Amino acid sequence: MPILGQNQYGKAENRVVRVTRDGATHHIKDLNVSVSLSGDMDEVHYSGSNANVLPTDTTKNTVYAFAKEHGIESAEQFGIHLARHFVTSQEPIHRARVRVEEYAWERIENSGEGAHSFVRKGQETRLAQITYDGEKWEIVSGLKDLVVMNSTNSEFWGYVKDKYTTLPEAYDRILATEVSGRWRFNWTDDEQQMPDWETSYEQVKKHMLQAFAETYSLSLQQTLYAMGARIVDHRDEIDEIRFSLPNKHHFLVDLESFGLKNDNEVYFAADRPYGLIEATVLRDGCEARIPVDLSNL
Ligand SMILES: O=c1[nH]c(=O)c2[nH]c(=O)[nH]c2[nH]1
Repeated sequence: MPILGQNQYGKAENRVVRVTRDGATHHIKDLNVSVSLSGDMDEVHYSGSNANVLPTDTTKNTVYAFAKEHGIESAEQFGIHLARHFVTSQEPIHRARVRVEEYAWERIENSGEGAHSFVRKGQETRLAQITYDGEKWEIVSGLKDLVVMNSTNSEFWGYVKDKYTTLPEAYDRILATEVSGRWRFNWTDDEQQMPDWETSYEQVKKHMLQAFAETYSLSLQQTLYAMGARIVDHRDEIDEIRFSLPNKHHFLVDLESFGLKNDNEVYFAADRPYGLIEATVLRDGCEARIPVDLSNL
């Protein structure tokens, strides 16, 4: 009979976001946690007996429950808690390996109340498209991969409900997106009047982030418009801006079955499917020229 070699099992890539509310100042920990267990698992492989198998679904639940019960002080501390728990509470489990990826976030300086707005660390990708027909220039700049989050000041309710609608209304949700934006300059030919491209980019990004942070949001659509309007209002050199904003859904994890109350603290960060909100914001009287599908630009 062939012999079973090394084996392990568990739930991989549990995306957990923990919000700690210190009054109006929020702190976030954003982890991707993979649990792998091994021990007396010959029988499940040879005969299919699950008598020694703690379900991978349970390992997932444990990750979310521990995020609530113990908080997430650090990736290491969180992993230590989990690994110890599996090995000491389950006789057949002799070894636990917990791998953690942590996504780092920085605060967005917010002139409004509270501190609940974050931008994910790491540079966005800056973009530029230059077109010249021998007479006139068209300059479209942009960015992608700029990930932002508000841990409060976002609601979504009052929407159309048909027989397929199950979404519960939300009065305090996380709003997160990965900004992809393109903006068109009104400069066309006068070399003496050329915008300072570097300053313009920094200012557009600043206004974009501040509008995201300061808008009390009733929908991502409303936040998108606020971001675009703020840029058009503050930057005379720009006539048009188009955004493509995936709604990076964060679902509150139901911890009731474990006797734990989830007071908007522990979220499952889903990667797909996602809402996709896209729109152009124009200076009054200007024409839309940025293509609808930004992937071509
Ligand atoms: O901000 C949102 N806009 C929507 O159009 C929408 N639809 C949905 O299911 N959730 C959300 N959130």
